[in-house]
Amino acid sequence: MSDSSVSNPPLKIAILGAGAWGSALAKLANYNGHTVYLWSRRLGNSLAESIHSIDVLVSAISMRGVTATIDQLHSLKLPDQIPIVTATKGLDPDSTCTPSQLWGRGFPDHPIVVLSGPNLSAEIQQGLPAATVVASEDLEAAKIVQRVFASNRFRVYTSSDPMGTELGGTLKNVIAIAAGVCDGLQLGTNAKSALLTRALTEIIRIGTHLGGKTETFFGLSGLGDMLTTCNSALSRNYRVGYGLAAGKTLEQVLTELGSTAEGVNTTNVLIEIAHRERIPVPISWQVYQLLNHQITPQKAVESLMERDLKPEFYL
Ligand SMILES: NC(=O)C1=CN([C@@H]2O[C@H](COP(=O)(O)OP(=O)(O)OC[C@H]3O[C@@H](n4cnc5c(N)ncnc54)[C@H](O)[C@@H]3O)[C@@H](O)[C@H]2O)C=CC1
Ligand SMILES: O=C(CO)COP(=O)(O)O
Repeated sequence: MSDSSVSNPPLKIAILGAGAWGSALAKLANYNGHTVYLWSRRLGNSLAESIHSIDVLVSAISMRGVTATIDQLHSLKLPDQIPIVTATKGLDPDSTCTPSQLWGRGFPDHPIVVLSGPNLSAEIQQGLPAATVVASEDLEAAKIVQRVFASNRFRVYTSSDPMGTELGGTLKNVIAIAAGVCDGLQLGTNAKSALLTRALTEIIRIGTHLGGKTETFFGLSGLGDMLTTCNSALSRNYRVGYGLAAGKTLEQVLTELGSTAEGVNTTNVLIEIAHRERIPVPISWQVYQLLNHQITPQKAVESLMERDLKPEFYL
């Protein structure tokens, strides 16, 4: 049996961002026999050369670098109509847009594909089995990206709901911080299940308001990614919450982490959106206050437990 279970003509893929996720995605594409050009500011290689005559562009840049990278690409010649894949899980603080919205505005003639799922990069680097979702309004583009990454170690599903797929992966980072607090305070399994179940309701409330489909949030990129990120010490966002519960300051935790924890910025942008759109997000609100030094972890738990009583579901 060949290394890869999927045989496809080799393509030229540029992956922007050589951090934890970009490097893992490069390994998956290499495994399938594609030629990968990994570009990063830190590597100092040429962006123009990296995108020359490529078939697919993948962005695995952290949120704070997305706009600058789009601007930089504008001055270069991207091959016509190739799919642009965004794997970033964040929200832009200036516009409150998702990365796929920024890429769509920047490159309106290219199909935009969101790649998101329960994908801790350290496990993928080890070759452990995992699954993900590639979502686009352009199904043919999603299928091209599916074939780029799918193998006997990485199962890739297509979806026609890019917004729901992207928001599931983005909003669960806020909840992963809360989950880290829950475990750090040793609140028990009942509390953790209650937190994650109510958090899913919260994600669906805001996610559907912003255009995602309800069923997507029950899938791999929603519930699936929430379960992974909220239950693993490999998750940087989980570790932020865990560190705060141990009495560390946010600054201390982020310094120790030395890597991207998108949930911190996402919480601030999410609360801005929730206030603007008048959408209740009680768990994310406690995370916001905690990150902004307005509340202790213990007080955040008390506030959630003492909220007004209500039915679980509104019919
Ligand atoms: N690590 C993981 O397990 C996964 C990460 N992600 C998402 O992928 C994105 C990247 O995460 P990681 O690779 O883990 O982070 P990382 O911190 O390891 O790497 C970040 C990358 O972004 C680049 N970057 C940062 N600012 C930039 C700027 N101003 N201009 C150009 N490039 C810039 C860095 O050079 C680096 O290549 C995040 O949005 C994260 O949520 C998604 C799935 C899994
Ligand atoms: O998105 C991820 C797993 O799917 C990675 O989570 P962290 O960014 O919290 O490490």
